[in-house]
Amino acid sequence: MKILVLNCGSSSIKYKLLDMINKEELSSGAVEKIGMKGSFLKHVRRDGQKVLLKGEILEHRIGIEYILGVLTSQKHGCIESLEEINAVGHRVVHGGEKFNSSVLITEEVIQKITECIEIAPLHNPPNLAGINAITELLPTVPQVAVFDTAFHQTMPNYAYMYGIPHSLYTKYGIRRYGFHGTSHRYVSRRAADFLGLDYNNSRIIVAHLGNGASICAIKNGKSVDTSMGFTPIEGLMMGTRSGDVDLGVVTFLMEKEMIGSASVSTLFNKHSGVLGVSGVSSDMRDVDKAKGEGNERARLAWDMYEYKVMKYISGYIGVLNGVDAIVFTGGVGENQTETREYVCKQLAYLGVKVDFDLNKVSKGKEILLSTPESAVNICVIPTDEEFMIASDTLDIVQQN
Ligand SMILES: Nc1ncnc2c1ncn2[C@@H]1O[C@H](COP(=O)(O)OP(=O)(O)O)[C@@H](O)[C@H]1O
Ligand SMILES: CC(=O)OP(=O)(O)O
Ligand SMILES: [Mg+2]
Repeated sequence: MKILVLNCGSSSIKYKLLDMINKEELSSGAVEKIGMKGSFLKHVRRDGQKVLLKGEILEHRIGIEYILGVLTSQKHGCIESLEEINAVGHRVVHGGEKFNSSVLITEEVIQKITECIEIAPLHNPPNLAGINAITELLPTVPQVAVFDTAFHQTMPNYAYMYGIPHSLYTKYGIRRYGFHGTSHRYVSRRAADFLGLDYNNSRIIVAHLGNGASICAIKNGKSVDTSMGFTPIEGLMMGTRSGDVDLGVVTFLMEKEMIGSASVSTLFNKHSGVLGVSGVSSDMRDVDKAKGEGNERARLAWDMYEYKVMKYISGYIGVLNGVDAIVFTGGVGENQTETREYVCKQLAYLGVKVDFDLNKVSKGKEILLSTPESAVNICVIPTDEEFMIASDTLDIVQQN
């Protein structure tokens, strides 16, 4: 059973082809700069060799044609024909209140995802473009949608509602939805297995710290709160997103700078966060280097970043009435050892005890960092959203 996983963003398509019988990744890659100058496909072959193919990739359908082409190419491919692809799983960012689990894609599902465009204008259109392209190019292959929001549909209303007139919820669906659900679900379940906890009777906090970042409180296997909200801007400070900001700042800026909603959205989504504060980069590795060279704004961005992570984790310990495990994941969570050290030191009052020497050398792999005396398990579980999407796709295709 070979499953192609697609994650279509506004100007990129990430893909992975997985053999779900042998649980093997056959190849992966990404099309980048779709519709821009200098678009290309970066492909990782089954033998690990990387290939770069330049081309004029004007839209998602052409990007997907490139992907299907390279997967079946004699030189770089890993399958002989497209008939070997048994199903396609798509990451769909926003399912609103319409979806609380992954689903087989039908006309009705496409219609509902289309209706969610109103609340996710940046994310759902490229996701739909991917679905439509596969419908055209592989018309007989079943497709499954896996939503970022679905896992968080178990949040109680007092956690997901905003303190604004209730009519705005009924009229427009304005509420907190949360994102990265596929990652939070995968990582929390994996952590429970890894630590020998009963998932259905556990309190787990997952810190998904990547380019986008969010924290999730999971009680008995269900998300009860998460830091992202109506859109993926709320919560932590991220690579280029601001995270929580006083709304007064937005209205002040709109007046002072005479800017409209599109500019505000770009400002807070693309020019803020670690990039905006440091003026160096959105990538923590660059910020780390600049901080080491004495760059004060890089230092500030770093301090703000980890302070906010600690604040959310601390809040969620209250939400869960205690915590059995705190799990770090995502590019930063898996590799940035200083942030983990800072958070754990701040939580020492709870009885958190960590092997800091082990923490310093642990990067990108599953590991228990807390010592046996620790009151809370602290661990790193690398996320694998693509595997989770493929696994849901397999389950759903086998049921139908
Ligand atoms: N060795 C490292 N040390 C610190 N940060 C790292 C390291 N490796 C990756 N990162 C951070 O991880 C971020 C990307 O995380 P990732 O989870 O891959 O992002 P995405 O949300 O795009 O999937 C980078 O921007 C970088 O800041
Ligand atoms: C929804 C979201 O924030 O996704 P990403 O982390 O991929 O930007
Ligand atoms: Mg990632």
